[in-house]
Amino acid sequence: MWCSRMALPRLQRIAVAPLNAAGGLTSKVQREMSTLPRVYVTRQIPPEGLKILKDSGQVQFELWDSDDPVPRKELLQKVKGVDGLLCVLTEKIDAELLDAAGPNLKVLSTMSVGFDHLSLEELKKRGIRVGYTPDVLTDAVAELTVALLLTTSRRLIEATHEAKTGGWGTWRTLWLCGHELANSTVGIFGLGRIGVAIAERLAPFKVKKFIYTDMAPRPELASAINAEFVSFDELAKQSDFLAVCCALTPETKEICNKNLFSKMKNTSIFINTSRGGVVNQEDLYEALSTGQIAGAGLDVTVPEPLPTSHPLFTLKNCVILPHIASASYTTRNAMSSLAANNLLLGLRGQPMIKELKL
Ligand SMILES: O=C(O)C(=O)CO
Repeated sequence: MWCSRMALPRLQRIAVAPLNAAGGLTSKVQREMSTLPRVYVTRQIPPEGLKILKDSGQVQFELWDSDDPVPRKELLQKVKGVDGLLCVLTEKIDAELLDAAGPNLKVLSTMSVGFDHLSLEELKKRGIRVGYTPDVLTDAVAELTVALLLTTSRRLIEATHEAKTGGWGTWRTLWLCGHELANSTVGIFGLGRIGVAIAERLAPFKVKKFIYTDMAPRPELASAINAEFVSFDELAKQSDFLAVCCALTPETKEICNKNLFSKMKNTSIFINTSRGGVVNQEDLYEALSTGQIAGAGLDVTVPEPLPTSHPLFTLKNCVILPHIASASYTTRNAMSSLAANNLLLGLRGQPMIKELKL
């Protein structure tokens, strides 16, 4: 599907049904189909989820058949009168969109674990049920977080650049030295499934101690990785590596700011694979450029994409990825399947596999 970005978006209306002799739908089937719930899918989703929707015979759906987001104006038109909506994290689901959709909309299914793009208050007010896709992406996100942490702490991007561009003169005693995980303290900000999965993967690197902070201690999760609950300040002070794994909420917005960075060691590495909005990027730039902290690895930024002219891109000690933490074929297909199943279950009035409590 390499050409999908080039192709003009096509709208698909898909339903599986018997055909008449002329290859068209029989009028009985047409009548039956027109009574099926109407669903709008805001993006090309990976094939496994699409197949579930097609094979269900339970919905008639239109798809924004593109790898790029549906323009807002188009989206506002397309959602009119739908019963269900399957979206991805680039769609802002707010009062304007819900008003445009109207009272038929009963179920929203987002192909994401994060839900900061959804106005939960507006959804709740309208009695719209919401499905999301936790768990299925935990392994992929944890894996990528470890990769980003090592890439940042061992300066791999700088190193390959030097090797390719003639900077590799000879073996030097302190050239391209970084910081190692062995005997380190790893701090996790926001301990959930992903934080635990990251710690499990880091433990074999001989990490000395795991610490975490959250709204409250989470002993069941923490015991799996032998992590100690500490205050936010202690997390900043003690962590050699600090991984942000919290959701973006009004409480966590820009919580990683100069207050945090100023308490961190100047040998510490900051990693964020949650949401860019939890970081004050000006403060992060300041901390990195003045040597307040040693490095940062970011899979998420504000905005996304981060403009190539952004000052953070000028820093050697900042590694920036284009929001790829869950980007494995297996995981994206699992997210797509879960989102499709959540939608269908919700439309049948049954409990979803993963439903947000509003
Ligand atoms: O599912 C999410 O919330 C993501 O950020 C995708 O990686």
